[in-house]
Amino acid sequence: MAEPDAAPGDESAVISTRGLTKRFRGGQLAVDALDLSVPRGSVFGFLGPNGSGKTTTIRMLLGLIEPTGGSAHVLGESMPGGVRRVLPRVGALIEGPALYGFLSGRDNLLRYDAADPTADPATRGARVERALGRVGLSGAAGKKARAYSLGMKQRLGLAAALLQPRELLVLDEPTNGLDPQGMREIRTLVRELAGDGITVFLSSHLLDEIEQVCTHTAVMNRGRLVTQGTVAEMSAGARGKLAVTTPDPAEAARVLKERGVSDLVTDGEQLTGDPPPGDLAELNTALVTAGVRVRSFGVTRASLEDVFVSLTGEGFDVAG
Ligand SMILES: Nc1ncnc2c1ncn2[C@@H]1O[C@H](COP(=O)(O)OP(=O)(O)OP(=O)(O)O)[C@@H](O)[C@H]1O
Repeated sequence: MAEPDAAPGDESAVISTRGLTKRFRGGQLAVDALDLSVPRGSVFGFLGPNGSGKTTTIRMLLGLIEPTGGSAHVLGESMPGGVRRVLPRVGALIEGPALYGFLSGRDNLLRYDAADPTADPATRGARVERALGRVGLSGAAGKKARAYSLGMKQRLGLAAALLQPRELLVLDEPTNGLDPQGMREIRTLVRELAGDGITVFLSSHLLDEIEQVCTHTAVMNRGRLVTQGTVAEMSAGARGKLAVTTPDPAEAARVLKERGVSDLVTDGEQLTGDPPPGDLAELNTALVTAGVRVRSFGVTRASLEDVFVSLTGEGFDVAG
């Protein structure tokens, strides 16, 4: 298999956690015994509805808050103990970049670079130009940051995270608040960075985002891990929706219900539902035998949403 893979505890894991837990003062259990394994070279989508514990996990991984239980390793170092050694190897973008609006994009990066005691001032200009080029902002580098679109601001934040060579990028909801064009730009950039060999760990509450850019995913719900693995395996493991097109939808619905198709929805000539276990050819035969004229009959590929719903019995409520 060409996809990178790592079992829990595997040394090829860039991030690995065991029983990682955070209970906030006041009793809120935000992250509950999380076992996570992020393979080197993956684009790892940390997926979950709002409030499911993603940001809290990321803050623990970066050593910003202490876990109340379990352990976390990032790039082979225990966190938060190894934070000083780990953070220089990690680029992070959490809750939008802190930018000076009155400075140009370039000057913002020069400031970031100057704040890094390990950055050689003699090569600062070259580093900043390279980072601007990497995120496609060379042309707009002289504009004041306050004139940037949200997508450009996010790209500038990424450029700041990429001033130094990084092994791991941690992005918390990198497309939050962006318009579709801005989202596309960030997704393309993430793919390019992964193509350069950087492991990318990104959180999102958007199922289709994970499906579009990630090789691997872990799905969270109410602080707990629901499932993790490659996106391809996960979609293959769940059964998709049955979709039938017919000019006889009422009769078709009756037959399909009788044969165990659940959650049936009729929309004009299109019926969709959850197929029962067993051979779908039998269903098709039953329709035809009942005189239903079938224009198309098939099973759509399962989405991560189907996986989530089948594992939790809950809808994927993005409003949380
Ligand atoms: N400092 C805190 N004190 C108490 N509870 C908190 C704190 N931070 C987060 N929580 C709670 O922990 C739970 C998980 O929050 P978290 O921000 O990690 O979720 P999330 O998946 O990142 O969601 P979102 O996408 O909305 O940020 C939520 O119920 C939240 O209210």
